[in-house]
Amino acid sequence: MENIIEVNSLVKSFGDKLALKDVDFNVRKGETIGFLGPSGSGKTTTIKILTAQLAATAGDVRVFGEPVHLLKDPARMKKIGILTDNSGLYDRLTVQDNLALYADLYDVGKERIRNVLEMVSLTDEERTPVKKLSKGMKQRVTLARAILHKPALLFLDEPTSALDPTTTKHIHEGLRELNREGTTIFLTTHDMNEAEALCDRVAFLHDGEIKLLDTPQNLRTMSGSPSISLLLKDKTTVTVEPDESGAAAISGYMASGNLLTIHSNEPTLGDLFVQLTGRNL
Ligand SMILES: Nc1ncnc2c1ncn2[C@@H]1O[C@H](COP(=O)(O)OP(=O)(O)OP(=O)(O)O)[C@@H](O)[C@H]1O
Repeated sequence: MENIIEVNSLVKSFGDKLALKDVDFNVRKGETIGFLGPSGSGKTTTIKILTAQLAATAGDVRVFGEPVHLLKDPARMKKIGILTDNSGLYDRLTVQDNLALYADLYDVGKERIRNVLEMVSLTDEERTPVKKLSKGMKQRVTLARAILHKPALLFLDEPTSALDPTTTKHIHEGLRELNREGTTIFLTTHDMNEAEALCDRVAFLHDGEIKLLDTPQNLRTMSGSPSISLLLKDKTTVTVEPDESGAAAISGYMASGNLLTIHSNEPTLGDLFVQLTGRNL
């Protein structure tokens, strides 16, 4: 399958600080890939290099099959969308006018503005100046701007970090839809639930290195079989292993009418991250 992003032996240093150490990965067309890592692991640095906002210290980075620095060309820039913290919104203009400017720039019909505002749940704020919006609302305007032109490739740096769970869920649905329509998505997050909800593959980034890169399902099974918790009628909890001894215990509690609930303790991506790196997300 065609690779949209190809990264080989990528190194980035800031003075004597090594932010990325020999990073390799590819992103296939149509994929949603997530970089999951704690603060300082190198997520933003990766996105900035992939979008030609920062130059690599060493290594080969290709986007759409071409060296990444060519993305500075406006015609190529139109194929990508970027959400990072440096929003570049016009504070005194309304939400609608901010997006109208970009619609002109990208040759997009104004009717699309309504669609993206619905996706980010901001239709009520259409006529509000950006300076009157909360941090989370501004983040959503920036997201709306990034997807206005249905880019072939979308970069999202912590897209829902300032948002409440309901808005986050709604935005996740919108991003999945955009992906179904053909947009390849590269996102960073420190939220394992977000990585699971959106990503076909997830990279664990720690101290500037990719520790693992696989599907969320494969990653979860790497941390071993889930144990099983039984809640008994006397409100005590018993944990058993998913093997013959566990089956015998469960059957015993059931036969005696003592069992209230059975709960499988699936390992989370966060558990595996801690196992691998000794650090919480
Ligand atoms: N302009 C810079 N100058 C010096 N060091 C930098 C610069 N930008 C990033 N770093 C360092 O590089 C490392 C990776 O930073 P980066 O911002 O990529 O991490 P991150 O995973 O995005 O963190 P966060 O989740 O807090 O945004 C950190 O140690 C950071 O201090």
